[in-house]
Amino acid sequence: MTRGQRRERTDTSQTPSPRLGHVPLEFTSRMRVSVYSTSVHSTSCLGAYTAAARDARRLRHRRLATTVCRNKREISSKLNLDLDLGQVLGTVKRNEGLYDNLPPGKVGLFGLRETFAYLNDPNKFIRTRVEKYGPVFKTAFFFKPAVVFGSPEAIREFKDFEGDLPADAALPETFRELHTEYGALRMSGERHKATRANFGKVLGRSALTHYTPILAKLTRDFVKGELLEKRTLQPGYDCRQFCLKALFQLFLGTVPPQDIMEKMYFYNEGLLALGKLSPEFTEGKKALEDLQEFCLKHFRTVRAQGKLDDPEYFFLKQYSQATDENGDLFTDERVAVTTILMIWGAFIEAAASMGHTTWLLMRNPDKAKKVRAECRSSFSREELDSGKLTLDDVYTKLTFTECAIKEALRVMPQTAGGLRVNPETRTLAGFTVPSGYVLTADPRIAFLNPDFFPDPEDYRPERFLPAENPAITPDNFFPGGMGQHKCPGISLSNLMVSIYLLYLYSCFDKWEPDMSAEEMDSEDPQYIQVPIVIIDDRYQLKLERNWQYEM
Ligand code: HEM
Repeated sequence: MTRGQRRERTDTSQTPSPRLGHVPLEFTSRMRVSVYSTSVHSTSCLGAYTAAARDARRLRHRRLATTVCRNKREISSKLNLDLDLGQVLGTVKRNEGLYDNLPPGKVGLFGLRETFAYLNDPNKFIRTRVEKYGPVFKTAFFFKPAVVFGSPEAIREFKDFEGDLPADAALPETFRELHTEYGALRMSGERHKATRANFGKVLGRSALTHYTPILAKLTRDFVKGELLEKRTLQPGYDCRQFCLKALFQLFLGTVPPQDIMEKMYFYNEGLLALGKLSPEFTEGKKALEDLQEFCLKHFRTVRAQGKLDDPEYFFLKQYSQATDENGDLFTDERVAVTTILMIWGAFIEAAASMGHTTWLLMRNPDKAKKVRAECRSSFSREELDSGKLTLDDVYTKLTFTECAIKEALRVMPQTAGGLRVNPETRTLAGFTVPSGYVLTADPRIAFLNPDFFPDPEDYRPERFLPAENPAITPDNFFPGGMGQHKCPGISLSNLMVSIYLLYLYSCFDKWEPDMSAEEMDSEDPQYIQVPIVIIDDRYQLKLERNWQYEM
């Protein structure tokens, strides 16, 4: 899976999104029809190869004919020649002449061009290819040939055999090493099953019931303390820092010193470093060792002091009793690493979701009005001040708010789907998928299907009210992936965002881009794109306090 978040990147770019508030509409109705009504492009393999060779010949002629011309257009046709040659050579190298009916799209020779285009702007990458090739296409993810899909037919078929597919080999090398042998994303079979059984104890309903008042107090202090004082919010930076602290508190029972917390950013950066020789990878590895040392020492101290039954150590208590596939207790080292992996898995995802929902509500004032009204009518001032909220109350009272969060996850997808390796040549949605290809059910494709999400580019939380759209199912709305490695933490993330909105609306009426801030040069945010789409740190909102509604 492509997860984590770089600490800082200067090459942020505008995410060309579907219509989000006033951002221009990019999906046309033509595309909606063509993309989802035809799933099989029946080009035979030989035909595909011949067509590629013909294209190359045609381009070579064009190149010869234009050697005297020096304008931009001709230079770009030369670049196209290289691109198509790469595709032809790649087809030969991978022996794809043997296969019939490969999905449309390009892999190239080593997958460089596709990989870098993806890293530059994943959501745009997916949208443009869906528009061009349909909801099943081939490309390269992290230099590996991949088939990416999101049509209902492909999803249905994929679910039948996904359980047998290995995930480990599909992950980038740096990720595999830093995710460690204890990382669930690398596991399969019995070992993975045992690991997931433990997730249920720390991310299931009874765990969320336990976490709710803790989260409420942490969020109250963040909003009523920090945000109320400065009256501004950097949805990227502030939410990320808050989530990091909150998740350390929730899972480790303490917030480490700032320099240890910061290691999480280095670790994160190392996971998706471009190679093991890169400085990011070395730093990431060192950061993991430091984090591990801190968590291990803390866990052993809490246990030695007999405090594991204290409420703040709920997570550690569960893991102190966790067993592996052989029934053996987790080692202390594994408990420490698991804690780090869980905090890492959660904090940027939850922060991205907070930021996107905050921004989308600002851009859609009619939806914001409904969320605000719901938040303000659901809990008394005493309940908010004391932080004594219950999970049941949050679930039953903040239903529209939850829809607003889910719709933000759909309109502004923050992650790709999980990556699996296809071990044998097979057919998927009528296409041939050669062995060795990465297979990925991509939520971003399914989220754009107008059969399930009419006017998919619109931010419309109502569509998640069950009575409004019974057609939404886990087969078309799967922000946390699907199958064996499906995210076990989406409910925790949604809970964190609900509580955050509850407190935000209890203090503030609305917000707007803070154009007085030094680094703001546009009313719209830029985004860090990979591996999780999140609003860039520099973007800042001015919060407008509501004086009538005193919390
Ligand atoms: C909106 C927020 C989140 C999104 C969009 C998200 C997305 C994902 C995705 C796409 C996967 C990979 C699924 C696959 O390989 O098929 C995943 C796995 C995972 N996520 Fe999340 N996630 C979110 C929040 C969280 C939170 C809060 C946690 C809490 C600890 C968490 C923990 C995990 C874990 C442990 C896995 C690995 C599961 C396995 O390998 O069996 N995630 N997530």
